[in-house]
Order: sequence, then C-alpha cells, then structure tokens
Amino acid sequence: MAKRIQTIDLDCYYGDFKAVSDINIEIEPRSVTAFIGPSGCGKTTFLRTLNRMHEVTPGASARGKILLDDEDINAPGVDPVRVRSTVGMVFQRPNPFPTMSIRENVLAGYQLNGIRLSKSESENVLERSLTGANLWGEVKDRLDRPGGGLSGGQQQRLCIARTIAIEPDVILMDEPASALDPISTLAIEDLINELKEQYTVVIVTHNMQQAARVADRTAFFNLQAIGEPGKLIEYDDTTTIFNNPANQQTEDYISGRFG
Ligand SMILES: Nc1ncnc2c1ncn2[C@@H]1O[C@H](COP(=O)(O)OP(=O)(O)OP(=O)(O)O)[C@@H](O)[C@H]1O
Repeated sequence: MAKRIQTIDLDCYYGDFKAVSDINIEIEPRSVTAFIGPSGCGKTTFLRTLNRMHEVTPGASARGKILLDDEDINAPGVDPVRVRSTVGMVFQRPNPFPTMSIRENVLAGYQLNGIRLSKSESENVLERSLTGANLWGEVKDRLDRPGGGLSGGQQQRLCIARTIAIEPDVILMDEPASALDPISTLAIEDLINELKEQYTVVIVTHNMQQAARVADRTAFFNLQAIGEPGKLIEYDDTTTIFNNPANQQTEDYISGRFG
C-alpha cells in the first residue's frame, strides 16, 4: 500500500559536515516526485535518509523527523532492515547479483530476510514482480540463467522487480536511467508511470526532460556556496516548476543559467 512521506526539519550530516539542511516536504502516495538540482546539493543524501540508508555510511547521521504515514522511521526500536523493505531503493547502476539466476535475483529479498516461500508462492512472486517490472515476456523462458546476462536496461528492470517483489510502500530511485541507452530509458520511464498506480515513487534525476516527463511534483534543491548545506528551494507541481516557478533560483536552474 502506497504511503505518504513527510519530513520535518530534517538535517543530514557526514560527521560534522551538514550536507542538507532543514528539509520540510510532504510526498503524496501514488505519485511520482522528482528531486532536481545542481551537483552536490544533497539530492542523493536526502533520498538515502528516507529509507535509513544514509546511516550506513560511517559517521553519517540525520536529525529531524521522517514520517511514513504516521510512523517515525527513526524512532527508537524501529528496525532499519524493516524500513528498507518498506521503502525500497533502485540505484544508478543496475546491480543484480550477477551470478545468481534471474529467479534468485527476484526472490533475493525473501532469502536475505530469512523468509521461506513455498514453490507456488515463489512462482507467484516471480511472475507478479517480473510482470510489474515489464520484464516477464522477455525472460520467462530463461528464469534460471544468470541476471548478469541481461542487457543494462533489462538488468535495471530486474532490480525493479527485485524491489517490488517484497511489496514495498515506497520506491526510491537514484538516477535509475542515467547509465542506460535512450530506448531502455524510455522503458524505465514508462514503468515509473505504471508504478505510481501502486507505490509512492521518488526519483533523483539530472535530466530535466525526464523530470518533466515522469514526475507529478518536482522538488528543486540548491546550495548557496560550496561547503554550505543543500536546501529545498521550491516544491510544486512539475508543470509549475517548469513553466512558472516562484523562485528566481529555480527559474535560473531550469532555464540552464547554472548547474
Ligand atoms: N560519503 C560521504 N562523505 C562525506 N561527504 C559526502 C559523502 N557523500 C556525499 N557527501 C557530500 O555531501 C554533499 C551532498 O552530496 P550528494 O551526493 O547528496 O549531492 P547530489 O545533489 O546528489 O549530487 P550529484 O547530483 O552530483 O549526485 C556534497 O557536498 C558531497 O560532497
């Protein structure tokens, strides 16, 4: 079930360095939200706090609140592993387990969490996830071949299948198409459009046309100077951000005057 994400006064640190400051945002369920902004403004850092991946980096920490519907994901006693299965993540470079079969890749989340599925349950998860990732037709006859044998675009869809296999509420994507050719990129964008019917989708992208194509809402981040933290400058419907932004910094960025 798709969930709403809300952050309240969120700061992200690497050691003493504050990389992202004071983010207040509400992300609606069953929508696609794009994070855009110049390099180093903290898009990836902020994204990774939303499923507690940020804290995996030694010395990294976050302050403030992140609510998933009403649950504070940083509250004492909340298991970060459970958070990461509720808030799945797809990375820039497709990262299937290369020697594991397509089948094993899709089911990897269950195995890693020690959940045993019956044969028929596994088959259902496999078909549902690969169909949901628009990959079933291309791989159904070679489910036992290695995931590393697929094309880059297919590998990324396999990673999306692996993410949706464990039925998350939110899918975070960090530049999911930046390593792919234009045709595979369009396949991923079509898929993102379908995923929002069931999930809350958040995507970091450097490609502004991509943000305009896939996102319902867009958040523009910026940093005032090197060494300063990144901040959320403007957050609105994508059409407003691209056609009628309220903030001059947004206007300058989307019109290509910097970044
Ligand atoms: N592991 C890390 N250790 C220390 N500082 C880091 C680390 N990762 C990122 N940073 C710093 O945090 C700030 C935000 O980086 P981040 O990668 O989140 O920005 P970004 O907007 O996603 O950039 P890009 O668009 O280039 O991917 C930068 O100043 C960066 O140098």
